[in-house]
Amino acid sequence: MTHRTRIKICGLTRSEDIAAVIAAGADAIGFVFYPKSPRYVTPQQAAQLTRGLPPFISTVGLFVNPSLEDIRQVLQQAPLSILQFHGDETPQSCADIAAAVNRPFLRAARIGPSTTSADLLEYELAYRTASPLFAGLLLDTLVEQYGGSGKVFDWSLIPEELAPRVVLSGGLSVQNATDAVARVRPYAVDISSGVEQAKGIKDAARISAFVAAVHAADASRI
Ligand SMILES: O=C(O)c1ccccc1NCC(=O)[C@H](O)[C@H](O)COP(=O)(O)O
Repeated sequence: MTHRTRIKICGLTRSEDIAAVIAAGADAIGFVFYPKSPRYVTPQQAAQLTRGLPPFISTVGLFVNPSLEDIRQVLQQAPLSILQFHGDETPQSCADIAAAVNRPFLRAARIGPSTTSADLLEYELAYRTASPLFAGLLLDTLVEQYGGSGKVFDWSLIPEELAPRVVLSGGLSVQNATDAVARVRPYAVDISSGVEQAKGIKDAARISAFVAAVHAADASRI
């Protein structure tokens, strides 16, 4: 049986884009709760955007160094299924927040020029050990400012044993999706700027082409 690579589209701000994500057959939608981001949505907007979602679509809330109170405020209004920590959160702070709100969490590992494969294994172990709610690493490219950067990192750094449980992100696009899935074989992929017309404004045709490219890579996998 072939593996079905799960697909998350991040940085959604408009209901028509969410409709396009669902129509294309992606699995998860991401909301950015980082006020400095051009893709920021308020808890009220997220509540509106998640109303009437079909079952089995995961809703991921992306945070950068949040307090527990920040997360509680969002969860009071928007039904997030998973948290994504994208800042400098320690294993203990992720574990404490996730336990307090009883949600699984993804931890972004931001990969820069000096990151090694051993660093990634160590990083994953630290978060996995800290919490039973740790759901996996989301591998992203380190850039100076936080944000969907559209930049790719060196995929050969991903340890083989980690690949089947990571979410691969950072500079994915319609053009490189098939190659990324074929080479890395991740659990899931995550994209933001590669399916955008402008920051926070998605493009339905690119979303659909990206999902098709990932599914095509799955179908040709032996
Ligand atoms: O999207 C943002 O504005 C953002 C702000 C703060 C931290 C992270 C942010 N985005 C991360 C993502 O959207 C994705 O998880 C990932 O980096 C993919 O981005 P891209 O390279 O644009 O596909």
